[in-house]
Amino acid sequence: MPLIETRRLKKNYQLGKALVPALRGVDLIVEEGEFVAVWGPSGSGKSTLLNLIGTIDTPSSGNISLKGRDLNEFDDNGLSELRNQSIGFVFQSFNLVPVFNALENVMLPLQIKGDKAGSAREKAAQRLTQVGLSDFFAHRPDSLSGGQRQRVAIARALVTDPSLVIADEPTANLDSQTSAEIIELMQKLNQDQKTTFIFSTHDQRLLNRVKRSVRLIDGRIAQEEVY
Ligand SMILES: Nc1ncnc2c1ncn2[C@@H]1O[C@H](COP(=O)(O)OP(=O)(O)OP(=O)(O)O)[C@@H](O)[C@H]1O
Repeated sequence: MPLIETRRLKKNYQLGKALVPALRGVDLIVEEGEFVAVWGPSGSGKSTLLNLIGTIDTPSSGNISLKGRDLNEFDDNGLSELRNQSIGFVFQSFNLVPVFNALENVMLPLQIKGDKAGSAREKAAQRLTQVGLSDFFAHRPDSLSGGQRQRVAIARALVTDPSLVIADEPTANLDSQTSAEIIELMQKLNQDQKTTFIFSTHDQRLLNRVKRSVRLIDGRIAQEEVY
């Protein structure tokens, strides 16, 4: 059974009186353990697709299944529970809490889940070490570089052991060398622990680093490459 399957997925946004078709029928299957890049020009629907798969928005029509369960069958509470248990997010603007240090930022999803501070601290420390930040636990985001901030965000996304990590343009605010390092880090984590990653990018140079890329144009899959 695939981890994710979308069928005839459509999303329209209402913009004043106009209806903007952001996704026009996307059929996509992602197996457990895959590392998939979604790429395409600005406005092609990348964020919309990732938001739908991440359950932070709902489709206008069509279906998404996660581990065989149709998301249309969940109510809002069910969706947030599923999201908290199964999905980690990485954003282009890092979205770290500025007054918390790196360790506290990574502990946060565990504490929201109700973990005790000691256990949350231990797991967060392991994750930060895994992303190469063992010397930066006490640093606040404003004293870290962009690449280091994104590493903290990746550690935070992984700390709850999700089945899927969704990263929407994780390298958009990084220089090309740091972008390549962040993609390499995500790939290593994907290989080491089989977490499935889906990330979006408009940077074609990153694509020769990934096994599978899905190209969106005008809300449709235009091309799929598997290397
Ligand atoms: N909340 C919204 N209201 C109205 N239109 C929207 C909304 N969100 C996205 N759109 C439109 O839907 C289309 C797809 O947008 P989306 O953000 O998914 O594309 P994208 O490929 O992620 O673009 P970018 O690379 O610029 O982030 C675009 O035409 C966009 O203007």
